Amino acid sequence: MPVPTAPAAPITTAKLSVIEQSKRLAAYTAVDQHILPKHKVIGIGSGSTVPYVVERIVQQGEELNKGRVFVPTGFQSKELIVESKLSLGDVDQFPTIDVTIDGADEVDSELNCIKGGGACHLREKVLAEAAETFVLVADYRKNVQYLGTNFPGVPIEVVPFAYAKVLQNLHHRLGSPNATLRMAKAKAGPVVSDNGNFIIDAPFSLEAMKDPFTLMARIKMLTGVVEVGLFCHMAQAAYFGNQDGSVTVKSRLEGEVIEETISPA
Ligand SMILES: O=C(CO)[C@H](O)[C@H](O)COP(=O)(O)O
Repeated sequence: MPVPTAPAAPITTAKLSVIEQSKRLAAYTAVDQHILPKHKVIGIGSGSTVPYVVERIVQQGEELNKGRVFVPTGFQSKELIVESKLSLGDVDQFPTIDVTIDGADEVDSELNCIKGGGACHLREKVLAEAAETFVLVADYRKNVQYLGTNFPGVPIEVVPFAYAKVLQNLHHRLGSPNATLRMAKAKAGPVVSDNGNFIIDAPFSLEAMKDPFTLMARIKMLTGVVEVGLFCHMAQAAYFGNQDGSVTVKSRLEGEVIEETISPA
Protein backbone atom coordinates (compact mmCIF):
# COMPACT_ATOMS: atom_id res chain seq x y z
CA MET A 1 0.00 0.00 0.00
CA PRO A 2 1.45 3.45 -0.88
CA VAL A 3 2.52 5.58 2.09
CA PRO A 4 0.10 8.56 2.37
CA THR A 5 1.65 11.96 1.89
CA ALA A 6 0.24 15.36 2.72
CA PRO A 7 -1.21 17.23 -0.32
CA ALA A 8 1.37 19.11 -2.36
CA ALA A 9 1.55 22.83 -1.59
CA PRO A 10 -0.45 24.94 -4.07
CA ILE A 11 1.27 27.69 -6.07
CA THR A 12 0.09 30.52 -3.78
CA THR A 13 1.78 29.04 -0.66
CA ALA A 14 4.59 31.61 -0.70
CA LYS A 15 2.10 34.37 0.13
CA LEU A 16 0.72 32.57 3.18
CA SER A 17 2.21 32.71 6.69
CA VAL A 18 3.40 29.42 8.20
CA ILE A 19 0.26 29.27 10.35
CA GLU A 20 -2.05 29.81 7.36
CA GLN A 21 -0.12 27.16 5.41
CA SER A 22 -0.58 24.77 8.34
CA LYS A 23 -4.32 25.43 8.48
CA ARG A 24 -4.63 24.81 4.76
CA LEU A 25 -2.62 21.61 4.91
CA ALA A 26 -4.81 20.25 7.71
CA ALA A 27 -7.99 21.21 5.87
CA TYR A 28 -6.89 19.79 2.50
CA THR A 29 -5.75 16.49 4.03
CA ALA A 30 -8.98 16.09 6.03
CA VAL A 31 -11.12 16.76 2.94
CA ASP A 32 -9.05 14.34 0.83
CA GLN A 33 -9.47 11.57 3.43
CA HIS A 34 -13.05 12.15 4.59
CA ILE A 35 -15.16 13.88 1.92
CA LEU A 36 -15.68 11.01 -0.49
CA PRO A 37 -17.89 10.79 -3.62
CA LYS A 38 -20.54 8.86 -1.63
CA HIS A 39 -20.97 11.73 0.87
CA LYS A 40 -23.97 13.86 0.00
CA VAL A 41 -24.74 15.87 3.16
CA ILE A 42 -21.77 17.75 4.55
CA GLY A 43 -21.53 19.95 7.64
CA ILE A 44 -19.30 23.02 7.39
CA GLY A 45 -17.93 24.50 10.63
CA SER A 46 -16.73 27.97 11.58
CA GLY A 47 -13.45 29.81 12.00
CA SER A 48 -10.40 30.73 9.95
CA THR A 49 -9.41 27.16 8.98
CA VAL A 50 -12.77 26.25 7.48
CA PRO A 51 -12.43 28.42 4.32
CA TYR A 52 -9.64 26.04 3.26
CA VAL A 53 -12.02 23.10 3.78
CA VAL A 54 -14.51 24.71 1.41
CA GLU A 55 -11.71 25.62 -1.04
CA ARG A 56 -10.68 21.96 -1.24
CA ILE A 57 -14.27 20.74 -1.58
CA VAL A 58 -14.78 23.15 -4.50
CA GLN A 59 -11.62 21.68 -6.07
CA GLN A 60 -13.35 18.27 -6.11
CA GLY A 61 -15.36 19.67 -9.01
CA GLU A 62 -18.87 20.73 -9.97
CA GLU A 63 -19.90 17.25 -11.01
CA LEU A 64 -19.44 15.83 -7.49
CA ASN A 65 -20.69 18.91 -5.68
CA LYS A 66 -23.92 19.38 -7.61
CA GLY A 67 -25.35 16.29 -5.89
CA ARG A 68 -24.44 17.52 -2.42
CA VAL A 69 -25.99 19.70 0.28
CA PHE A 70 -23.88 21.74 2.70
CA VAL A 71 -25.12 22.57 6.19
CA PRO A 72 -23.49 25.59 7.94
CA THR A 73 -22.79 26.12 11.66
CA GLY A 74 -23.49 29.84 11.50
CA PHE A 75 -23.46 33.08 9.56
CA GLN A 76 -19.81 32.81 8.45
CA SER A 77 -20.06 29.29 7.02
CA LYS A 78 -23.40 30.09 5.42
CA GLU A 79 -21.73 32.95 3.53
CA LEU A 80 -18.84 30.67 2.54
CA ILE A 81 -21.20 28.05 1.13
CA VAL A 82 -23.23 30.62 -0.80
CA GLU A 83 -20.15 32.45 -2.17
CA SER A 84 -18.69 29.12 -3.31
CA LYS A 85 -21.93 28.39 -5.21
CA LEU A 86 -22.58 25.21 -3.23
CA SER A 87 -26.11 24.14 -2.24
CA LEU A 88 -27.20 25.29 1.17
CA GLY A 89 -29.24 23.14 3.55
CA ASP A 90 -30.20 23.34 7.20
CA VAL A 91 -29.98 20.83 9.99
CA ASP A 92 -33.76 20.82 10.44
CA GLN A 93 -34.00 19.43 6.88
CA PHE A 94 -30.95 17.18 7.31
CA PRO A 95 -30.71 15.99 10.93
CA THR A 96 -28.32 13.26 9.76
CA ILE A 97 -25.12 14.49 8.16
CA ASP A 98 -22.52 12.27 6.47
CA VAL A 99 -19.44 14.22 7.55
CA THR A 100 -18.96 17.49 9.46
CA ILE A 101 -15.55 19.18 9.30
CA ASP A 102 -14.86 21.99 11.77
CA GLY A 103 -12.03 23.95 13.35
CA ALA A 104 -11.01 23.72 17.02
CA ASP A 105 -9.42 25.97 19.62
CA GLU A 106 -7.57 23.05 21.23
CA VAL A 107 -7.66 19.25 20.93
CA ASP A 108 -6.38 16.92 23.67
CA SER A 109 -4.80 13.48 23.48
CA GLU A 110 -8.25 11.83 23.74
CA LEU A 111 -9.75 13.88 20.86
CA ASN A 112 -11.79 16.06 23.23
CA CYS A 113 -11.72 19.69 22.20
CA ILE A 114 -12.48 23.27 23.14
CA LYS A 115 -14.62 25.15 20.64
CA GLY A 116 -16.42 28.47 20.70
CA GLY A 117 -13.57 30.91 20.04
CA GLY A 118 -15.91 32.27 17.36
CA ALA A 119 -19.02 31.97 19.58
CA CYS A 120 -20.58 29.34 17.29
CA HIS A 121 -20.31 26.29 19.52
CA LEU A 122 -24.05 25.67 20.03
CA ARG A 123 -24.69 25.12 16.34
CA GLU A 124 -21.29 23.47 15.95
CA LYS A 125 -22.21 20.89 18.59
CA VAL A 126 -25.56 20.19 16.93
CA LEU A 127 -23.79 19.56 13.61
CA ALA A 128 -21.10 17.47 15.30
CA GLU A 129 -23.77 15.33 16.93
CA ALA A 130 -25.76 15.04 13.69
CA ALA A 131 -22.70 13.77 11.79
CA GLU A 132 -21.84 10.13 11.18
CA THR A 133 -18.23 11.34 11.16
CA PHE A 134 -17.00 14.49 12.88
CA VAL A 135 -13.52 15.69 11.89
CA LEU A 136 -11.43 18.57 13.30
CA VAL A 137 -8.88 20.67 11.42
CA ALA A 138 -6.34 23.02 12.97
CA ASP A 139 -2.78 24.26 12.90
CA TYR A 140 -0.05 22.73 15.09
CA ARG A 141 -0.63 25.18 17.99
CA LYS A 142 -3.95 23.51 18.82
CA ASN A 143 -2.50 20.02 19.34
CA VAL A 144 -2.14 19.60 23.13
CA GLN A 145 -2.14 16.86 25.73
CA TYR A 146 -4.59 18.62 28.05
CA LEU A 147 -7.25 21.20 27.20
CA GLY A 148 -6.55 24.68 28.54
CA THR A 149 -2.79 24.44 27.85
CA ASN A 150 -2.81 27.51 25.60
CA PHE A 151 -6.46 28.45 25.10
CA PRO A 152 -7.53 30.72 27.96
CA GLY A 153 -11.03 29.55 28.90
CA VAL A 154 -14.06 27.42 28.19
CA PRO A 155 -16.61 29.33 26.06
CA ILE A 156 -20.11 29.08 27.55
CA GLU A 157 -23.22 30.33 25.73
CA VAL A 158 -25.83 31.73 28.14
CA VAL A 159 -29.21 33.36 27.75
CA PRO A 160 -28.72 37.11 28.36
CA PHE A 161 -31.22 37.18 31.25
CA ALA A 162 -29.15 34.69 33.27
CA TYR A 163 -25.57 35.82 32.60
CA ALA A 164 -24.88 37.49 35.98
CA LYS A 165 -26.18 34.48 37.91
CA VAL A 166 -24.20 32.04 35.77
CA LEU A 167 -21.06 34.14 36.28
CA GLN A 168 -21.62 34.14 40.04
CA ASN A 169 -22.05 30.37 40.05
CA LEU A 170 -18.91 29.90 37.99
CA HIS A 171 -16.92 32.17 40.33
CA HIS A 172 -18.16 30.74 43.63
CA ARG A 173 -19.38 27.21 42.98
CA LEU A 174 -17.54 25.83 39.98
CA GLY A 175 -13.99 27.06 40.63
CA SER A 176 -13.58 29.64 37.88
CA PRO A 177 -12.96 32.95 39.74
CA ASN A 178 -11.76 34.66 36.55
CA ALA A 179 -14.74 33.81 34.33
CA THR A 180 -15.77 36.90 32.33
CA LEU A 181 -18.44 37.99 29.89
CA ARG A 182 -16.93 38.19 26.38
CA MET A 183 -17.03 41.78 25.16
CA ALA A 184 -17.35 42.78 21.50
CA LYS A 185 -14.41 44.46 19.72
CA ALA A 186 -16.19 46.79 17.30
CA LYS A 187 -19.43 47.29 19.23
CA ALA A 188 -20.18 48.60 22.70
CA GLY A 189 -21.29 45.77 24.98
CA PRO A 190 -21.06 41.98 24.88
CA VAL A 191 -20.58 39.58 21.98
CA VAL A 192 -23.99 38.32 20.87
CA SER A 193 -24.05 34.85 19.29
CA ASP A 194 -25.92 33.90 16.10
CA ASN A 195 -28.66 32.70 18.49
CA GLY A 196 -28.96 36.04 20.31
CA ASN A 197 -27.14 34.83 23.44
CA PHE A 198 -24.08 36.01 25.43
CA ILE A 199 -20.75 34.19 25.80
CA ILE A 200 -18.80 33.70 29.03
CA ASP A 201 -15.14 32.61 28.92
CA ALA A 202 -14.30 30.54 31.99
CA PRO A 203 -10.74 29.44 32.78
CA PHE A 204 -10.39 26.31 34.97
CA SER A 205 -7.48 24.60 36.70
CA LEU A 206 -5.50 21.96 34.83
CA GLU A 207 -6.91 19.40 37.28
CA ALA A 208 -10.48 20.24 36.20
CA MET A 209 -9.52 20.31 32.50
CA LYS A 210 -8.07 16.80 32.75
CA ASP A 211 -11.67 15.52 33.04
CA PRO A 212 -13.47 17.67 30.46
CA PHE A 213 -16.60 15.52 30.35
CA THR A 214 -17.32 15.95 34.09
CA LEU A 215 -16.57 19.67 33.85
CA MET A 216 -18.83 20.05 30.81
CA ALA A 217 -21.71 18.28 32.58
CA ARG A 218 -21.33 20.44 35.73
CA ILE A 219 -21.36 23.68 33.71
CA LYS A 220 -24.30 22.54 31.60
CA MET A 221 -26.37 21.95 34.76
CA LEU A 222 -26.28 25.68 35.60
CA THR A 223 -29.63 27.25 34.81
CA GLY A 224 -29.29 29.68 31.93
CA VAL A 225 -26.44 27.82 30.20
CA VAL A 226 -27.37 26.94 26.63
CA GLU A 227 -24.19 25.13 25.55
CA VAL A 228 -20.61 24.54 26.68
CA GLY A 229 -17.64 24.67 24.31
CA LEU A 230 -16.24 21.34 25.51
CA PHE A 231 -16.79 18.63 22.88
CA CYS A 232 -16.11 15.27 24.53
CA HIS A 233 -16.02 11.87 22.82
CA MET A 234 -17.38 13.40 19.60
CA ALA A 235 -14.56 13.67 17.05
CA GLN A 236 -13.39 10.62 15.11
CA ALA A 237 -10.26 12.37 13.84
CA ALA A 238 -8.25 15.59 14.11
CA TYR A 239 -5.79 16.91 11.52
CA PHE A 240 -3.02 19.35 12.47
CA GLY A 241 -0.89 21.03 9.81
CA ASN A 242 2.74 21.28 10.99
CA GLN A 243 5.41 23.90 10.26
CA ASP A 244 7.52 21.42 8.23
CA GLY A 245 4.65 20.59 5.84
CA SER A 246 3.72 17.33 7.54
CA VAL A 247 0.27 16.61 8.99
CA THR A 248 -0.33 14.99 12.38
CA VAL A 249 -3.49 12.90 12.50
CA LYS A 250 -5.14 11.76 15.70
CA SER A 251 -7.86 9.21 15.05
CA ARG A 252 -10.06 6.87 17.02
CA LEU A 253 -9.61 3.21 16.20
CA GLU A 254 -11.56 0.60 18.17
CA GLY A 255 -11.89 3.00 21.10
CA GLU A 256 -8.16 3.92 21.17
CA VAL A 257 -6.78 7.25 19.94
CA ILE A 258 -3.78 6.73 17.70
CA GLU A 259 -1.48 9.46 16.39
CA GLU A 260 0.49 9.34 13.13
CA THR A 261 2.34 11.93 11.10
CA ILE A 262 2.02 12.11 7.31
CA SER A 263 5.15 13.40 5.58
CA PRO A 264 5.08 16.28 3.09
CA ALA A 265 4.52 15.24 -0.55
O1 LIG B 1 -15.10 26.95 17.50
C1 LIG B 1 -14.96 27.78 16.63
C2 LIG B 1 -15.89 28.90 16.45
O2 LIG B 1 -16.87 28.92 17.45
C3 LIG B 1 -13.82 27.67 15.67
O3 LIG B 1 -13.94 26.50 14.96
C4 LIG B 1 -12.55 27.71 16.48
O4 LIG B 1 -12.52 28.94 17.17
C5 LIG B 1 -11.31 27.54 15.62
O5 LIG B 1 -11.16 28.61 14.77
P1 LIG B 1 -9.86 28.85 13.88
O6 LIG B 1 -9.89 27.84 12.78
O7 LIG B 1 -9.99 30.27 13.42
O8 LIG B 1 -8.65 28.67 14.79
